[in-house]
Order: sequence, then C-alpha cells, then structure tokens
Amino acid sequence: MGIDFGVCIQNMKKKLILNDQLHGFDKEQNELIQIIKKTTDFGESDSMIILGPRGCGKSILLESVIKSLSPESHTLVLLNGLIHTDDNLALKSIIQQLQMENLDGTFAEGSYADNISFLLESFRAGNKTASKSIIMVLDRFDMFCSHTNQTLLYNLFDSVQSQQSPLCIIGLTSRIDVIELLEKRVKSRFSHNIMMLNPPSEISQLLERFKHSLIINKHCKVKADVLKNWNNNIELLISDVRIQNLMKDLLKSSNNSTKLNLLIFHALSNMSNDLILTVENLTNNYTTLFKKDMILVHLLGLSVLELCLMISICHHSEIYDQEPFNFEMIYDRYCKFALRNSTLLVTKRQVIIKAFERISVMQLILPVAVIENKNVLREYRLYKCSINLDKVKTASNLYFRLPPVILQWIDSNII
Ligand SMILES: Nc1ncnc2c1ncn2[C@@H]1O[C@H](COP(=O)(O)OP(=O)(O)OP(=O)(O)O)[C@@H](O)[C@H]1O
Repeated sequence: MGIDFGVCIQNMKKKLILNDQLHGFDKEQNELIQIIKKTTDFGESDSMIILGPRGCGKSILLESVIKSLSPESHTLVLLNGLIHTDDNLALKSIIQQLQMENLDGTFAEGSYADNISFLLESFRAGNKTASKSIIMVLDRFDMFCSHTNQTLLYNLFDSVQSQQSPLCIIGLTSRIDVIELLEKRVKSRFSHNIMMLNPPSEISQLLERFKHSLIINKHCKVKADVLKNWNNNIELLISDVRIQNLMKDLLKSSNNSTKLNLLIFHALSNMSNDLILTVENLTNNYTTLFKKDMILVHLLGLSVLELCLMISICHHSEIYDQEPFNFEMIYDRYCKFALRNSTLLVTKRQVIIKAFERISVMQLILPVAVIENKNVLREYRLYKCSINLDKVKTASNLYFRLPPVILQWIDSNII
C-alpha cells in the first residue's frame, strides 16, 4: 500500500508537469465544445478567439476540449505566430499537417500563390458531409496580424464565412486590442466570437486550485486511512493563515498558475520520508523559488571578467563618491589590477568592452544622460553603478571557485 501512495504522489507530479489537469473554466469549456462540435458534428465552419493574459490557461483549456473529441472526427492543424513568422511558412505547415503535399509532390515546395490556390481549391472541393473537419489553432494569433496584407487570415476567414469544407479556426492571444489589429476586410469575415479568460483573482480561487491539485480521490488505490490523513492534512493546510498569506503573495504576481504548479511540484518533491506536506515545506520552497535576490542571481551569472569589472566599478564609485564613470576609467583600473597579478590574463580590450556592455545590458550599471550619451563614443559614455560593493562581496564569496586574488582584491585598500 505504501508503494501505491508513492505512485499516487508521482501521478500528482506528472499531472503538474504535463499540464494535464484543467481546473475551473467549466462554462468556457462547454462554450468551446459547442463551437468545435458544430464543425466536427454538423460540418458548420466557425471561428473564435480566446483572449486572456499570459499563462491564464488558454492552451490548457483548448487542449482539454480537443482531448475530449474523438480523434477520427477531425484533423488538427497547429500554428504558432512565433514559429510561423510569415504567411508562406504558415501555409507550408498547413499543407504538411494536412498531409496534402502527397497529393502533388511539388506543392509544399511551390510559390505562395500556388500553395494558397491549391489549399483554397481543396477547401472548395469539400462539402459539409463528406469532408473531414479541420480544427486550426493559431497560437499567438496577434502575430499573424502583422503578416503582409493579412492574406492568410483573409483567405482562412473567407473560407469559414463561405462555409466550404468544415473548418474551425481558434486563435489564442493575450492582446486585448486584437480585433483592432485586423484589417477591415478580415474583420468583416471574422465571426466575432471572443472568449475572455480571467486568471484567479481571489485567494479563495487559488486555494481551490491548490486543493484540486493535491486532494487524492477515492479511485486511487491507497489505504483508506492513509488517504483520509493526506486529505485532512490538505484541508488543514488550506485553513492555515501562513498558507493563505502565501497565496496572497502569489496572487500579486503576474502568472500565478504556473508559479502555483511549480510550488506544489517542488513541495511534493521535497517531502520528508513520512510523506506529509507541511507549511514549512511550502513556505521554504516558496522562498527559494520566488523570493530570490535577483541582483545576487545576476551577479552569480557573470563571468569572472565581468565580476572583476563590477569590482572595479564599485571601487571607483566608493572612491569618487558615486560620481559617474566611463569605460576607459574602469578599463584602466582593471588593467592595473590584472597586470599586478600574473595569474590573471590581461584580456583583449575588445573582449573587455563586450563584458562592460553586458553589465550595462543587465542594468547593473545605468547610463547617465541617455540623450547626450548617444553622440558619444561608447568608451566615453557615462554610467552610474546601481549596486554597492557589499553586494558584490556577497556574490564573490558565493561564486564557484573564484580565484583567491580576486577575493583579496575586493577587500584590499581601495586606491
Ligand atoms: N485553469 C487551470 N487549471 C490548471 N492549470 C492551469 C489553469 N490555468 C493555467 N494553468 C497552468 O498555468 C500554466 C500556463 O497555462 P497555459 O499554457 O494554458 O496558458 P496560456 O494562457 O496558453 O499561456 P500563453 O499566453 O503564454 O500561451 C500551465 O502550467 C497550466 O497548467
């Protein structure tokens, strides 16, 4: 029975990783099923846009609906604005996913005009009853709107409107102004079915999601008393004020669903041998996962050369009372140190310029007077340091195998 309980925990973790567990959105799920079934069962073409902030569950909702359909009832075509960056790429992918290139070997290789007329001809040749339905998902729908003349969108929506082969187009986007992005002729062909998805906005909703992910149901082959203890413990956790505060904190972050899943996954992975989920476990994991000192994380991600430049910058700022500096000043300070220590290679100037620029991109140093800086050679642009020497010292002490001369240099009398 102990093994069964372990398997149960593993299954919980698997569901969290595979995004296999839609919670809530019952109304939206039903609405989406109705629209898709109109195409798969009755051959009626339609289009819809699912709109919601990043990570609110648009994909998981659509996946749950598609999973509930019988695979024979439709052909799925998946497009993503990040991958299919122009109409030509998108069209080739549609033809390949519909396995139409086999009809004429040259088509997927042919010009855009050939391909689109071939695709539209195929749609026209179909009919409501005999043709297999196509569900076409356009993830990052807003990116398709930036394609030249929106030709593909126009042709797809036109096919939907003229009810040729059964085709259901579902767009997923987080752009609230997506309709405004459509050209007039495309907009007029779109069905204006828009589904808004809202992520949890109240603590109770997040706690409900937490419970849903962790409660073990009765079908699980676990001893009755083990199951009862586990579920009672989850109820206790939910009523604990520390967990409620933690959820309050999670709610403030932009993508609370992904973070909640990650937190539960780590808490389950770090359970002690007695397999009990505790408040301490959850709060500790929460702190390590989401309460990191990001400046420290950035500093630990620097190369040794970049860290040395940061030390030079902090030394300079301490000596000159936070006065602005340029690359030449820091380069000079770094070279003096590097030449004193034969263990450190004096690197090429260009490499050091690149390292300095990376530090600037990471905003560990900030430009002063951006407008004036534009007309100045990059070596002479002025910057100010956004962190202090103590932070760099902490990072250096944690840095993996930092040469001791560098550690001594940080603490050496600044000259
Ligand atoms: N209602 C929900 N039930 C269960 N998990 C959810 C829910 N909503 C979001 N999630 C989780 O949040 C994460 C992001 O979900 P999903 O990929 O569906 O969001 P999305 O809106 O499609 O994001 P994007 O805009 O970045 O494409 C996934 O790990 C998913 O499991």
